[in-house]
Amino acid sequence: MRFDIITIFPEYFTPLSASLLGKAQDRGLLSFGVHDLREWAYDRHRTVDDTPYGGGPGMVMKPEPWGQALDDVLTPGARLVVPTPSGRRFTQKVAGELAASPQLVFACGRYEGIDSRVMAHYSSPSSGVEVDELSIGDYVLAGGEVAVLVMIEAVSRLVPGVLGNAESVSDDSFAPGRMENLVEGPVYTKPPVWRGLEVPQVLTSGHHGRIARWRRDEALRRTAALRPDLLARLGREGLDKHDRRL
Ligand SMILES: COc1cccc(Cn2ccc3ccc(-c4cc(N)[nH]n4)cc32)c1
Repeated sequence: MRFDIITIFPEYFTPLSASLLGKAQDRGLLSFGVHDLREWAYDRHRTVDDTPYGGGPGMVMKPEPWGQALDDVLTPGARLVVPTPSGRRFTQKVAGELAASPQLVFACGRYEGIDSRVMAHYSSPSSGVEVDELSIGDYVLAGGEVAVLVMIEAVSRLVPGVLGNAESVSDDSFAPGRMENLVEGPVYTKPPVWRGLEVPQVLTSGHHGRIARWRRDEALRRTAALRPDLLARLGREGLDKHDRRL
């Protein structure tokens, strides 16, 4: 899977060569291209912003550099992802959708955003590109770079082979299946007693059925306490007879 990022702060993406993303690159599972938008700003000062039509505070990113850059970077069938506070919510489901794309191109805006004609141009059916304006949460960042790092990490781990055998997306919170829409339950490792605190005995019983039941109970309890909105989404059909006893 190919990720291309266009930004005026390419240094934000140095972390992509670290950890699991770096290893996945070495194994040819992922490839990244980080591009400085100013390479496509041809005036002497490499200008990428200007004052907003209609007045108002701040600056808006000019369409010309974006058009030149995206024309060079986008390939047929790519998805253009534009982080914005007002976008569709980025969720695990959306991450799964994006993971199916051969190329994701991320447009990192700054200032008050990118001239809206850029998204309109590439949204037209003749562009051959799908445009997603996405928000990672109801708070306002200073630009798209941090949101892109979040999305790249969430999408990359869904690409087959990126996670080692020791990790699995199937047990994720929000992963499709029985634990979908439940938050993670508690996790434990050695030592068996730490500062007087013991590991729940069921986890060392070797009884896999009881362990699975205990884990679901704990996930349900934590979801009810921390994310009751998710429990409502689960609905009665998502709860079995035992669950309703809780
Ligand atoms: C566009 O409207 C804006 C209004 C006020 C400030 C800004 C700042 N800004 C610029 C580019 C940009 C890209 C993404 C985000 C963003 C995404 C999420 N989830 N929060 N914030 C914020 C961005 C933009």
